[in-house]
Amino acid sequence: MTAPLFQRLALIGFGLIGGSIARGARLQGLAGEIVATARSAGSRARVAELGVVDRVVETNAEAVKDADLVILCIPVGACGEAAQEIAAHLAPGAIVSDVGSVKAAVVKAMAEHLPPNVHFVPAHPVAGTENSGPDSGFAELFINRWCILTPPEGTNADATDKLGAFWRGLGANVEIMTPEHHDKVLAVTSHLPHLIAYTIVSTAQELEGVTSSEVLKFSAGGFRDFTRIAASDPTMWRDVFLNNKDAVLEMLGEFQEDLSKLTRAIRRGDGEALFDHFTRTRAIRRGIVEIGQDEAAADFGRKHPQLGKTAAE
Ligand SMILES: NC(=O)C1=CN([C@@H]2O[C@H](COP(=O)(O)OP(=O)(O)OC[C@H]3O[C@@H](n4cnc5c(N)ncnc54)[C@H](O)[C@@H]3O)[C@@H](O)[C@H]2O)C=CC1
Ligand SMILES: O=C(O)C(=O)Cc1ccc(O)cc1
Repeated sequence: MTAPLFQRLALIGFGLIGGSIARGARLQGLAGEIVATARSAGSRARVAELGVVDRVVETNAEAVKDADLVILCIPVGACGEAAQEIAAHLAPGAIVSDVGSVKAAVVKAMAEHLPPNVHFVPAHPVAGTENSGPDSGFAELFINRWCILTPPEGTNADATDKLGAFWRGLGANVEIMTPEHHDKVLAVTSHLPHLIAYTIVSTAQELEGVTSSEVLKFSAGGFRDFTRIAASDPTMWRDVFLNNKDAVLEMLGEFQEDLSKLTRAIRRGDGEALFDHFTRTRAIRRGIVEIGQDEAAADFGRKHPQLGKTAAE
């Protein structure tokens, strides 16, 4: 058996992402010991009951003691304060990371508290569901998904490589970019779509003359998908929009312009404009599916049969 990448992994926060990391890391033997903490006594009791970590402790400070990898798995708005809490208790040489959906603001909020003798390598696994809490995680979540690392300038390359190896061990493909670029890309590929889902579901709910039971009863595929996304955790998404304000507002501006063009085409009965637009978007979708991940997922499945199902199935 090969030695685990890390001797002690500390997870601060144990919801969908923390719980999925714990389950995947345990299955793949990526850490000698996994220590977890959660804010409420109820959550900690549940984490202990689940039996997917070695120890559950009460405080963030206790969790990071002697850990060589610390991952904050909490809402982005809470990361600065958590970094402040753990700073004095981190082991020299430890890698400190997070999983936040926004990077620039989180990197800034955490970096100002972390001591110079640790390696700060921020990360964002671009994989998730609308569910949250200790029971929602699963070991296969990251298989064949991207994990974006955004190391600040001057970060130790070995630390970045080692965290990359950890995420690859969980099944992810790893890419490196600046926090600012990350926030721009994710604003259009993830944050804006969530905002649209949150909007359209409440628009449908508040319609006069259409009952909510009719909306549910006649939900065709598109609307059902929106309701899934709009069921995502309110705290998490409040923090995303508060912390990626500029990039989201920029993308929202672009989106509103495009929406105005389609609105005009509908009002004028301009079928050609609508047809052209839909033809272009269909090609984009087909491109995404083609680049798709079936081959890599199958490859991962061959390498890690114990993880069972692959993302492509
Ligand atoms: N849910 C998703 O699909 C994805 C989420 N993320 C990021 O992962 C992070 C965690 O999200 P989830 O695991 O989905 O959330 P979750 O709601 O399932 O779990 C959050 C955990 O953080 C704790 N927590 C909440 N507020 C806190 C605070 N103020 N201080 C300390 N702990 C606090 C909760 O008790 C819980 O243990 C977020 O930063 C989110 O942006 C990243 C990729 C996907
Ligand atoms: O559930 C879905 O479809 C998601 O989009 C999950 C998700 C949410 C937030 C992220 O930062 C990354 C992935």
